[in-house]
Amino acid sequence: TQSTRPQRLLNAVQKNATRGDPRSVVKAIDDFCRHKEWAMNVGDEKGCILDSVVSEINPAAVLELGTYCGYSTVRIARLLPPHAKLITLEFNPDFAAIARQVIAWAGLEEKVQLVEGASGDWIPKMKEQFGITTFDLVFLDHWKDRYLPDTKLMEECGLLRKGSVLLADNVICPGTPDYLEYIRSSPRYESRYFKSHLEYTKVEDGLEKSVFKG
Ligand SMILES: Nc1ncnc2c1ncn2[C@@H]1O[C@H](/C=C/CNC(=O)c2cc([N+](=O)[O-])cc(O)c2O)[C@@H](O)[C@H]1O
Ligand SMILES: [Mg+2]
Repeated sequence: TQSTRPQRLLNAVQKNATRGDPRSVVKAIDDFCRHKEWAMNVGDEKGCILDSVVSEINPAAVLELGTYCGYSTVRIARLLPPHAKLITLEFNPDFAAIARQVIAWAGLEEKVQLVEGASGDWIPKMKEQFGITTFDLVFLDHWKDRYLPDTKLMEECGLLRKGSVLLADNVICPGTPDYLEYIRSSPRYESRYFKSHLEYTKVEDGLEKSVFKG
């Protein structure tokens, strides 16, 4: 049977990365996507901005919306302090299966909880199911028209505290206009745009970092 791109990405990880070495997993995926097949990972350039935000916050509880193949899951989890938890939501079972293997190859299963399901269904259940009070960091990288509704849902469910950080990928390309308009005009957020490029290309894109003010 014909393989899928996520399967070929996983094969590249298993062939070129060292088990238990997250940095080599990240590099293997970037090399594959830059030289073999483009894929919608946050990538190395925006990934460095992601790394700096994670390191600055040193979060104990992280939520990622949209796991895909687990590239940013590994990027984030490799930087987390001991006992910190990253919950990542992915509703496509095929992508979830690939991501689990990528996360395992990096040796980060202990820090990551991959939940198969839709953000709209699972955000309201975070407290009761995972004992989460609030998230220190949320990385938004799922369908672009879900950024705004899910942000409002997180506010309503009390999952954000004063100082919680939302970091959103693709605010320029493919773009998240309604989310940007909301977050930049809301008095409850302090926002900043980090200009960069769409993964593995010269097209402009960037990350929007927004601090919730409570
Ligand atoms: N509500 C939900 N709950 C759980 N999982 C969900 C979800 N909505 C989508 N997902 C999952 O999140 C990923 C979608 C990413 C969309 N990114 C993109 O469409 C994207 C596109 C480009 N691009 O076209 O250049 C570049 C990028 O960096 C991108 O992130 C997929 O794995 C999908 O299954
Ligand atoms: Mg993205």
